[in-house]
Parts: sequence; structure tokens; C-alpha cells
Amino acid sequence: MKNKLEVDSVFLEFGNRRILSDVYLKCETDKIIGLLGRNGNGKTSLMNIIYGNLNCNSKSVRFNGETNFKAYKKPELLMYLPQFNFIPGSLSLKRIFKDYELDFKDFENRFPFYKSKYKSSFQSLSGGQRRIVEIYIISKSKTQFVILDEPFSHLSPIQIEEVKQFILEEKTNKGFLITDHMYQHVLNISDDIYVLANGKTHLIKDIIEIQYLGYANLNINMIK
Ligand SMILES: Nc1ncnc2c1ncn2[C@@H]1O[C@H](COP(=O)(O)OP(=O)(O)OP(=O)(O)O)[C@@H](O)[C@H]1O
Repeated sequence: MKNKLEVDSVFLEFGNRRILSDVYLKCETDKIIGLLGRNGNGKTSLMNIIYGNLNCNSKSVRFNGETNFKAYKKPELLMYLPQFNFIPGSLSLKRIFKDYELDFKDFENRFPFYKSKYKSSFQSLSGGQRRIVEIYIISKSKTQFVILDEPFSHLSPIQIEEVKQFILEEKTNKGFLITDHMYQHVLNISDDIYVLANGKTHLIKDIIEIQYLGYANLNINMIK
């Protein structure tokens, strides 16, 4: 079954500053949606609004047409990877995989480095190694949609390629919404791209619009 997540009518101000005012975004099973935008344009705020843990003046977040204001209470609908490490460092990988009801064998087959780490604490891993675990458990969870806020930052180029491959395989089961300033990787795997500029989401039809909207100077090879 194809699930659909739609977001619109979002209005967010901090004090007198208008952050979001004209948002439309759609994600479906088997789609990766990339969200790009300059620093401070409101990407993380929008993701938190969708997840339901940031209050705003108004919003409409619909899962298969049904409004849901507190998606964070429904992991079967939506899982969210925040920018920061969220797993307590004292937990072992064994415990983390048990808590998320995931098979460690599948994980270590894909990422052999972790074969000897089953009983290791999360904090004994490097920053990038911790991030891979977090991306994996959120992306692999039994849920309809996954939001990933900066999954590629802090990963080495090889790890980034492994994570992209893994997300591409996993998208047959769910929809992904991804933001990262390593935008070439986002462009590589996304089915649709939105750029957030001046409080508004722009669905990109031609890649050059990313430059026109002031997000990045594209090199000529990318445009061809
Ligand atoms: N709790 C808050 N109180 C006041 N202003 C806030 C708050 N949270 C975010 N902001 C402001 O809202 C704007 C949007 O922030 P947000 O973190 O959503 O941007 P972003 O697009 O994710 O940025 P980046 O690419 O740098 O991560 C910023 O100007 C930020 O300073």
C-alpha cells in the first residue's frame, strides 16, 4: 500500500520574525524527498513541526488524509532523526537493537565493522560510527515515513555512499524526507526536491532553480 504524507498551511514566527508562511510538501511510500535551504531558513523547524514537537501558529499535517498534530506519539507513522546524537552513550548496541526490535545480524552483514561491537557501549564508537547506527535504526524502523535531519554530516565519503545505498533500498517500504547541506548527495537520491526560501517551499522542476533561489552555485557539469 502507498502511504501519503502532506503538509501545508504552516505558519511559524519567532517573536516578530516570520520563518514559515507558505509551505506545501508531499511525500509518499517509495519516494525520497529532499529539502534544501540556506542556514536558518527553517528546515529543522519545519521537520519538528511535522513531527509535532514544535508549536506553531498554524499547520496541517496529514497522513493518508488524516490530520495528526502529534506524530511523535505514533512511531508506526513517523520516525525522526534529529541533527544531534539522541541515543544515550551508556547503552550497548545489543540493547539498542533490542529496544528498536531490529536484527543486529542484518546490520553487521551490511556494515561488517560492527561485527565485534555487539556488546560495546554506544559512547565507545566514533561520532561517524554512532551516526551510522542512528541512521540505520531510524530508517529501518517499522514506520510509514522517516525524516532525516543532516544524515551525511560527519560521515566519510565511503560511509555516505553506503548510507545512500541503504536508504535507496529501504525506500520501497516507506517515504523519506531528508535535508543536508551536502546537497549533491541529496540530489543524487531524491525523487523530488523542495527548496525553502523566504518562508516558502519551492518544488524544483529544473535543477538550475536551486541556484536561482540562492541556495547553491551549481557547477556546469551538474546542470548538463
Ligand atoms: N526556539 C527558537 N527561538 C527563536 N528562534 C529560533 C528558535 N529555533 C529556531 N529559531 C530561528 O528560526 C530560524 C530557522 O531555524 P532552523 O533551525 O529551522 O533553520 P535551518 O534551515 O534548519 O538551518 P540550518 O541549515 O542552519 O540547520 C533561524 O533563524 C533560527 O535562529
